[in-house]
This record gives sequence, structure tokens and C-alpha cells, in this order.
Amino acid sequence: MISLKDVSKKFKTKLGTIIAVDDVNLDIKQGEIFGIIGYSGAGKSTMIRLLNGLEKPTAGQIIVNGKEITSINEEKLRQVRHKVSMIFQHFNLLWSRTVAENIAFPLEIAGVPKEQRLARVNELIELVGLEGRGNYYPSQLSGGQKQRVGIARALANRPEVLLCDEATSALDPETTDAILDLLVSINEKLGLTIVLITHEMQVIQKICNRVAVMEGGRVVEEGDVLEVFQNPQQPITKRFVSQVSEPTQTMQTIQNLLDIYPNGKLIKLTFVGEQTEQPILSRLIKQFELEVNIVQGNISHTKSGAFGTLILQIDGDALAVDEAIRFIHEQKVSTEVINND
Ligand SMILES: Nc1ncnc2c1ncn2[C@@H]1O[C@H](COP(=O)(O)OP(=O)(O)OP(=O)(O)O)[C@@H](O)[C@H]1O
Repeated sequence: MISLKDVSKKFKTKLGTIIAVDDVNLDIKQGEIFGIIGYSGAGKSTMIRLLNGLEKPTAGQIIVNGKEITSINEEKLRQVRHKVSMIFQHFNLLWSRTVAENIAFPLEIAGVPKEQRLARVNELIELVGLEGRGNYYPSQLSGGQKQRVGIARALANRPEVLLCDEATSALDPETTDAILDLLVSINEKLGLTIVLITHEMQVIQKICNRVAVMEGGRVVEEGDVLEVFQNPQQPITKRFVSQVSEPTQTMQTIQNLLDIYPNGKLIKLTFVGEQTEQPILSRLIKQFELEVNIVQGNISHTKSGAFGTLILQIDGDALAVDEAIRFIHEQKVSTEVINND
């Protein structure tokens, strides 16, 4: 559906050249929800602007729905843009227009006759759950309702791709969940491809099929969400995953335990699927004469399945501790020793 081949984007500034996107290769499949995650300055916004043709790459090719958008003329680019729609963190609504008039706006620009426009607007109002709000002004709506208007407006001309630019970052956690559920239902009902950029791993965990992690303009890791959660490779990915699986209090407890018991070992186990059903902990305690302390346990649900993490503190004879870790490893449970660094 969308392919990026060796794409780079450089900006020339007074302070020198900034490489916002650095040699990126990506393939986003039709009908999937694809997440791009990174901290501020990683290059996410530039990526999304490249995908809708608002920026031209300095090098490389971008193919959207079979069309190479890097070299086509303005007229053809407009046609492609018609199929690629966008929603924004701050909604970008027209404040002097009602909900219905906001949703109708792209239809007016596309020259859709009034009667069809009205019918389409009503359909969209129902789709996004804003029945009865058509005559409200944006100032009379909650944040979540404003984003629903943004989504309805983005869908008006039946796009094939929806780009979401930090679409839930201005919303509280409950409203975020409701908007993410709406995006999933739209993706399923309409078969729409969704590409979202975010700095929140919860968003990726909840709705994405696949994820790309960006750092310094590069895609440093990419894969199925469940796999990336289970087995993050890069330090930055590990940090993002721990946003979800290890609350801040746990990190504090871990630090305290490392300080109090410098001799014991803290290990993190990651389970997936049927591994979660094995009595590994009781076997460990029966087989080894060690002190085993549960620091934290957690189960995270992703779109393609659940995985669990368990942080244990094991103390006792150093050789027995190493053997116990080997034992856990043999049960095909991913094991990581947490060090004081
Ligand atoms: N038009 C521009 N001119 C010069 N530099 C730019 C321009 N747009 C982006 N940059 C620079 O490119 C880098 C990547 O920026 P980008 O906005 O894409 O990152 P981001 O991950 O979206 O971060 P944020 O969430 O803070 O917007 C930054 O160093 C930024 O300052």
C-alpha cells in the first residue's frame, strides 16, 4: 500500500544541514494499522508529511497505492492526496462552523452536490457516534468529541489511508481509549489503512499490528507489535516497552532492591502464549534452595495476543542462582538479568 525506499529528508538551516529522515525503508500493508513511535525530534512529523506529499524527500522514493508520489506533478499529487486523509493532535476544526458543516467542508471542496453532502454527513455523524450533535459548534464539544469530528471529516471523501498525527496526545486516558476503539472499528469496517505517529507505547500496544521505532531520523527497529514487545532489541525500544510493562514505582523498587541486596540477582522473565500456563515458579522454588521474591508481575494485551512479564529477585549461593537462571532459560522463557546500570 505504502512503500518507502531509501528515503531521506534534509533541511538546510542557518546552523547547518539537519537530517530529519535518514535512509528509511518501510512497507505498510493494505488494511493494517501501522504505528511509528519516537521521542520528540525523531523525525515522525517529517515522515507523515512525506507520506501525504506535503514534503518532498531529498532522496529516495515513496510509493502510495502504486503511484510514485515523489516525481508526479501537482495535479496527480492532488489525486493521490484525495486518497490520503489526516487527523491531528489539536483537531484543526473550523471554529465558526458547526459539526455538520466541518464534516461537509471537504465534500464542498470536492464539488459534491448538496443533497449527497447532507446524506454523507449524516452517515459519518452516525459512524463516529456524534448523533444529535450536528448543529453544535466545536467550542461546545469535549476533546474526544472534537476528535470524532476530525475523524468524520477525514473520512468524508472515502480515503484509503488515514494518517494520525499524535491524534490522542491531547486527550485523557479514558477518551484516548474510546478514540482508539473508534479507529479500530473504522479500520475493520472500512478496510482503511491507518498510519499513526505517537510517542506513547500504550497507543501502539492497543491498536497497531506493526510498529517502526524511530530515533535520530532512522528506523532503528521494526516488526509485529507482539514480537517487539516480547523481544525488544534496541535500548530505545526497551525504554518504550517498559513504559507499558513496568510502571515507575517498579523501577523505583528495582533500584531499591539493587541497592539493598547487591549480591542477589534481579531477573525479568517474559512469557507468551502457553508459557504463561506452566508452573515455572513453583518448580524453581522446589528445585533450588534459593530465596525467590516477586517484585512485579504484569500482563499486556496487544492486537495479536497477550504477553506477561515477571520480575523476580533471587538470592542465595551464586552458583545456584546461575543454575536457576539457566533452568528458567531452558523452559524457553526469555530471561534478562537486570543490572545496576
Ligand atoms: N522545516 C524544517 N526546517 C528545519 N528543520 C526541521 C524542519 N522540520 C523538522 N526539522 C527538524 O527535523 C528533526 C525532526 O523533526 P520532526 O518534527 O519530524 O520530529 P518529531 O519526531 O515529529 O518531533 P516532534 O514530536 O517534536 O514534532 C528535528 O531536528 C527538527 O528540528
